[in-house]
Amino acid sequence: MDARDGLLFEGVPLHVIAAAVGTPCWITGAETLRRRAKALRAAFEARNLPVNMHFAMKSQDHQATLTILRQCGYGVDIVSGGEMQRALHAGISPSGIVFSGVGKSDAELRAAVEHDIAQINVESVEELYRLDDIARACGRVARAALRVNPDVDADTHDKISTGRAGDKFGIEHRRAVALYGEAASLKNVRLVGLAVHLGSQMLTAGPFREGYSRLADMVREIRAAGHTVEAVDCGGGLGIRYRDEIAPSPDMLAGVLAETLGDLDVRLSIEPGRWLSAPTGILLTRVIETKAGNPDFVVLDAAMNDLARPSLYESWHGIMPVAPNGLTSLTKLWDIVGPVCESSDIFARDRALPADTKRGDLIALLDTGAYGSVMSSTYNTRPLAAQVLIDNGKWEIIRQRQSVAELIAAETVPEWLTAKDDHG
Ligand SMILES: Cc1ncc(COP(=O)(O)O)c(C=O)c1O
Ligand SMILES: N[C@@H](CCCC[NH3+])C(=O)O
Repeated sequence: MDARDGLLFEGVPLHVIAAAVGTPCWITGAETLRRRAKALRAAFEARNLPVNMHFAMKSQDHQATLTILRQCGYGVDIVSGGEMQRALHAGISPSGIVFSGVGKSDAELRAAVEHDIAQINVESVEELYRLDDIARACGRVARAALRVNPDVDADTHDKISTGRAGDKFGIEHRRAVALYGEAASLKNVRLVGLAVHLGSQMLTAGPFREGYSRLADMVREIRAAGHTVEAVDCGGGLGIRYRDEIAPSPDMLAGVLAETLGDLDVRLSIEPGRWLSAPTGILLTRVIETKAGNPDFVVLDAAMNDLARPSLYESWHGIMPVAPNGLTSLTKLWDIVGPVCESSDIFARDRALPADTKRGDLIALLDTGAYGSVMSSTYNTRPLAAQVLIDNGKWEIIRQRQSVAELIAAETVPEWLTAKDDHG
């Protein structure tokens, strides 16, 4: 890094982007994404374990992101009809789309059936029969998997655990084996296998091993009852290092899959989101004000409406000064907050930044590529921030900052209400 350039991301000085685009803005690094997509695939190839990759696009759903991953040979895991439209628009083949989600509407199921996507992960008995009805009405046979709730604690934040009994996701594992047999009589659903997703930001092998072993036992039981199981979808969940966590490597995941499901002669797939996308992203923001007191505050122009994770899950993100002279030292503890009118609009407490941090300084919030821009809202009439893609030293705006005029234009006031203006 050249000291005069300050903090670089994929070779581009962040202060250049800030000056041209304004802040706050999201920045995605294309090369980081490609590198991670290749590394994840390589971990399975190294074990001779063929695994289909379906990117959990809820973590980062921009058309550019999907285009890059399509070019890397990835399909997607979707959780809504909207995500299906986005994926198809990005040129992802229906044969690379898997549909998860605990509450798919009739219209969403119909669209999935009509597009003949690879697999619909059914999450309840009721949904299985509804899918059969919908597929019959379409004159199709839908390929589906039963998403199992294995009752495994993913050992992660309570709000991002999905595979414990009592979590809303999936079909109770004891019920799922019998249901698989019942489903054989359905004319318009063909069950191809099982699916599971245990939770997100998982950091150890234990819960993966426990969950996948349970699935392997179920595959054996279902086969022993005379049914065919072709595929097992292992979900996502691989965690990353945000702070000082000892993050698992893709090789750990590949090893656990090989050990638990590798000899079952099933088509394996995974649905990674965060591991691929989190480190590809930065939220670039500027200091609006510093406020002396106890504690001392740094007030940024980004807020919880942009990056919701810290206020929702008390999550930790690296926070780096982008000093154009490159000579900064982190010598003072600050509480780093946004301008939104909520006490929970806090990015970090007691975080070290330079003592001379001042209005106008640029700050980067790191590892915000997953569940960052996609979870933004317009709370406090704060329009959605711009997005920038960096690729091999080039950069371009890939989403313009939304305007307040656009927000207002989407709203209408009933005539019977405006009529009251005339009558006092
Ligand atoms: C069904 C399903 N698949 C995949 C994922 C992706 O998870 P992660 O981003 O932790 O890899 C999620 C999110 O937790 C999910 O609900
Ligand atoms: N939104 C969560 C992850 C949810 C995963 C979806 N099931 C996060 O930011 O960590």
